[in-house]
Amino acid sequence: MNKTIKQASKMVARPNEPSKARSRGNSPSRGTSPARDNSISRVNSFPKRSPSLKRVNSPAKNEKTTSDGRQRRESPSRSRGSSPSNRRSGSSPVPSREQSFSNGTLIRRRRESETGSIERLDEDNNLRRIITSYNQNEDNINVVVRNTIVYPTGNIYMRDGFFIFRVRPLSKKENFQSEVVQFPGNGQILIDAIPGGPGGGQKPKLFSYNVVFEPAATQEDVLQFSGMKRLIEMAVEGFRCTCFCYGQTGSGKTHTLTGPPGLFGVKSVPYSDKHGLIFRSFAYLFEQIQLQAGTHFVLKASYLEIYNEKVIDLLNPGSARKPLAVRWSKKARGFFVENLFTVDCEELDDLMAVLEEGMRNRSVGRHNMNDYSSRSHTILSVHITSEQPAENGVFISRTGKINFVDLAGSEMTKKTQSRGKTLEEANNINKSLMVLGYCISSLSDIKKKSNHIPYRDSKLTKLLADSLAGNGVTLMIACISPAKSNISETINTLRYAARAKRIRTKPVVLMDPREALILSLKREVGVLQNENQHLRTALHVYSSSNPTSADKNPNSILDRKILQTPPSVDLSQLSKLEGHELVELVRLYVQENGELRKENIELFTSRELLQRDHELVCRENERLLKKLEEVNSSPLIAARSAFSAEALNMPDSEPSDIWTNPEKEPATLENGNKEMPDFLQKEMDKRLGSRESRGATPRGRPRSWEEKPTAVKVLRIKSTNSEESERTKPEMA
Ligand SMILES: Nc1ncnc2c1ncn2[C@@H]1O[C@H](COP(=O)(O)OP(=O)(O)OP(=O)(O)O)[C@@H](O)[C@H]1O
Repeated sequence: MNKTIKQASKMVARPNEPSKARSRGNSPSRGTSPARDNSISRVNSFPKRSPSLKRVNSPAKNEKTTSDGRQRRESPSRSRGSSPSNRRSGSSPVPSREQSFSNGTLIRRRRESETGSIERLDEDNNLRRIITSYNQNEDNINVVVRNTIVYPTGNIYMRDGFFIFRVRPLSKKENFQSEVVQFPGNGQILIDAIPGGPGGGQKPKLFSYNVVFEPAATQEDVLQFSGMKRLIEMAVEGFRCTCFCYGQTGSGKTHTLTGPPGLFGVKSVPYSDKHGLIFRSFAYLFEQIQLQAGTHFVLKASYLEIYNEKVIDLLNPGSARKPLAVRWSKKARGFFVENLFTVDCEELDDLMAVLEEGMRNRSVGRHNMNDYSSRSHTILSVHITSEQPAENGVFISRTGKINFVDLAGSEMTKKTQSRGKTLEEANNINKSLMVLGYCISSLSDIKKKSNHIPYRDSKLTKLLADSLAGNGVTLMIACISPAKSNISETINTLRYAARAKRIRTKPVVLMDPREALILSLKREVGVLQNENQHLRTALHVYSSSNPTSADKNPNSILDRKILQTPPSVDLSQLSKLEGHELVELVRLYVQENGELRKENIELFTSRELLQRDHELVCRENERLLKKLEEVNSSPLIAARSAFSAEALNMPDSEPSDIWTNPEKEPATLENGNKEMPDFLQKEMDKRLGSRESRGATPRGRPRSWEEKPTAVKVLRIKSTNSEESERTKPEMA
């Protein structure tokens, strides 16, 4: 074992202790019916988050963390070994533009093809390439990050799919055979030409994928560079994620997901560097959860197998292994397994216990190609519910999910030499894989996509429907054998994956519709409360400037407002209210808000009209004062001469400044002045009267606060003085 691997194993070393989950009688619980096994109690409450997680991955000595936080292993030496495997991998120090292969095929290579590859020294100190990725110019090869586009709406669309290949080493049985799989680099796999045969043999075939794990890749490499870590992060964020392994029997699916046989036997191995992706993902999941200190998480896990088209609960199979029904949920718009146990997992060990329990109970058989062949498809699901505090004491709750699907391998029964029970199992496995193939090819064909997708034809496709084409994110790991004897199955797997690559999904974060509604209503209540508060303040400011008017008028706006105010509710208590109570509260606030707005508009209009009115009155006053001045001064003096003999048609009389009356001498007043003649007095009275009626009315201005707008006042002005109203007309318009 090389240095890096030893260090990696230390990184996540697990103390040799019995599983806490089982020793504490941890809680498998039934989804919809009472538990079958009475010895296992159900826990439905939200448990506290695990206070500590001891096993945290840290970079090993010869790992370097890149600027974006991801790790890349660096080989201690850049010198290349000369082992046959190295030559086969085509990892020459200076990448050539063209490369020649054993069969003479020339493959064009990009200049940057080596940038996405990772190499490491093997046990014999030879540098071996372990991973290549498609057209990667960066140091890391985390495909998920590269291949997803995040839109502002929060939806994530997969651009190129998310597919990786893992090629296992030749097994002991295959050691005598030659390898037919080559790695030109740049995320490519080349299948050698096979001469002979009736059709002229097999031509070389080149396939291109996101990431190719070569035989020297370790279990930890698969976690680090497959995009699995990103998938877990997305599950924590609330996406439904699935990782599934596909490939022929014996190609290394179970090895990739859980590890080699014997890890989960009667006596489980506490930690080994052979542990697979699930084990490592669980550790990473808890690491992620621990990073989000403010968020409350609840994890629940279930584990099932589909054996001969029957769904068996691997966490509580019972002695009879009674199958469970798969039903359609109208509410969730998806298939689910009725009465499946879900176990609350407070700690990492609880999740590990679920994995161990399921691995012990699953169906394993022996055939010619694999001594520990999975005879069923298994699905291990972890539901991640999170409650994240948001503003105003509101919580955002999300439910993400991660499925690990270990498909049983396709079998050529001639080669596996299956008989009896194993043959029946093989037929069922092949049948369900065929339906999966139909679904994948229908989904990948854009023209066919609108047509019927045969999900209902097998339990497997029913349960994977959402992962294949729904709102989830899927990582597909296609496992292949490099042996010449498996060439046709290998090509099938590669083609299968090429089809699946064309499927597009539209992942979305899932929120409980009720929660989503409550959250939006809570937000609305908050906004309305703020707005109402603001309006009330505005009204108060306005009304306080006219306290008397508001006091006097029982129907004043202020009074009406107070009568219709909805009950004030503490925002922190909102979460305790029922959905319909919240709806009612929002309705009251909306109603009050509407009224307040209306009243506010009325008040502003009224104020505006009052201001105009006031302006008119001022102008009128000014004008009248001016006129009064005129009347009091010059016009009366001028009138004296006007009332002279000439003016009064008395041609015989001398022009004089003395008041004269042809018939009657004007009476002398007490102060010595002469009395004004009657007709002059009338004229004076007339003029003074019109002045009074125009502006100096003792009635004063009506209070606009108590009255309706100035339209009325304009009319009043018009009716009292038509001459003036003519002048004010344009202003009122
Ligand atoms: N990458 C690998 N490195 C070392 N050994 C491997 C690798 N992949 C698979 N193996 C070994 O090959 C054998 C078959 O692998 P495994 O059981 O995982 O295949 P499978 O695809 O799950 O088969 P089946 O479909 O029959 O269950 C096992 O002994 C396993 O340990």
